Amino acid sequence: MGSYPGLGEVAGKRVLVRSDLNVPLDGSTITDDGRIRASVPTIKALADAGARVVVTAHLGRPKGTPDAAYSLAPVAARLGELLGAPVAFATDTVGESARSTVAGLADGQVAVLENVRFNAGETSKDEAERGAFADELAALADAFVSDGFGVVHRKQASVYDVALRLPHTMGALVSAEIEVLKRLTETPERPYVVVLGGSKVSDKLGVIDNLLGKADKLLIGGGMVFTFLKAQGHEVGRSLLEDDQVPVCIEYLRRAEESGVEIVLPSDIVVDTEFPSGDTEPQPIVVPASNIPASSLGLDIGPDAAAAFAEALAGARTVFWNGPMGVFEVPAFAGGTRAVAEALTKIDGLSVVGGGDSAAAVRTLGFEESAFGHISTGGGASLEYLEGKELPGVKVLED
Ligand SMILES: Nc1ncnc2c1ncn2[C@@H]1O[C@H](COP(=O)(O)OP(=O)(O)O)[C@@H](O)[C@H]1O
Ligand SMILES: O=C(OP(=O)(O)O)[C@H](O)COP(=O)(O)O
Repeated sequence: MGSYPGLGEVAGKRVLVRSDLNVPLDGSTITDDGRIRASVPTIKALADAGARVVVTAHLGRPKGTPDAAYSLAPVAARLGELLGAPVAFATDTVGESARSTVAGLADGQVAVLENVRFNAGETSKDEAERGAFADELAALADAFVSDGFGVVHRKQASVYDVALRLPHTMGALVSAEIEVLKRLTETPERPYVVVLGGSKVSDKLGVIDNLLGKADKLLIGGGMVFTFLKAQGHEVGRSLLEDDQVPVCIEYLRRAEESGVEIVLPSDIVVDTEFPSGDTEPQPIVVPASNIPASSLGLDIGPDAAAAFAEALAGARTVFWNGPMGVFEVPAFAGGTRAVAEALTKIDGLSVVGGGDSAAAVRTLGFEESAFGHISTGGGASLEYLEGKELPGVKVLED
């Protein structure tokens, strides 16, 4: 017999755990298992308490229908290795395989359901469609533990709606993440510098609105850069660009100047004529940010920019960083990300790295996790928390 905080007795009960197992893959090889490792303590605590643990999670952004490239099968296998116990895998999320897999669990055993985003109901904006899918998920369990910090900003069936249908509690990972992020919102020591990059540009541009009132400096790298460069009147070739966000960036630049917040944009960019695919050797060229050739795309901040970012970070007492500075997965475009990571390791104060790829980047580039104050499993979720936004997946647990 055993209990889990917030749920009471769980022995013999089926407990659905929403984890964030969205890890980077190269084919079916997991290139960084940080998010799986971060999910283990909650899953293990439940299994040790005798629960029949049913893990639900997403991988990537499939389009609401099964897609073998986004199968969680390799992730389930890795979870089994980390737990040191077999993990059953259901080849669907709420269908026959899921039902029989869950029915076959003994007390203390763990199953992983196939990618929850193979079901259109998971991410639907239609409450009824999402609710109908959440009903099916909830039918697989007696209780729910929300432990996927990286998705608590998503109002999705397995994050939000399922909590309305089952006795629920917050998992250890979500609690721990919020504890650290609280320190950044309550009394950040100054100077407070935020570094933004990555490729989820439209998701994350909105965060800047709020950060302009909170941070002292904002360093912009990664795919974010090009919408800002365009806002400054520069051409960006074939780089990642959110054309409709250009007016928003113009407004951010104006407000930053008005309020004395420094927005630091890269002065140079590493470009290539093709997005790296593995088929051809990269041909990186450094160009001024104001002179990106029409045929090229920007894939990293340049060496001058990397040095300027490191200088802007020196002396900061609080730093939050989300989003790689470039396509760090390819060594030719990893220089900017490496320079920012290096600068963070020298911070005398609190440094937080947030986001699946950002966390993977610091580890795959060989940095020790202990060199950073905190490595968060959620990028978008951390940013929305820092913005002061209500996180649907947290709010629903409190109501
Ligand atoms: N200039 C760029 N153009 C295209 N993709 C980029 C660029 N810079 C970084 N990226 C990509 O951004 C991805 C990570 O973005 P994102 O998911 O927003 O970060 P996180 O997971 O840390 O929140 C990486 O796969 C990286 O290759
Ligand atoms: O990778 C994630 O977020 P992150 O890139 O903001 O860290 C989470 O797994 C959420 O994925 P989503 O942004 O496709 O909802």
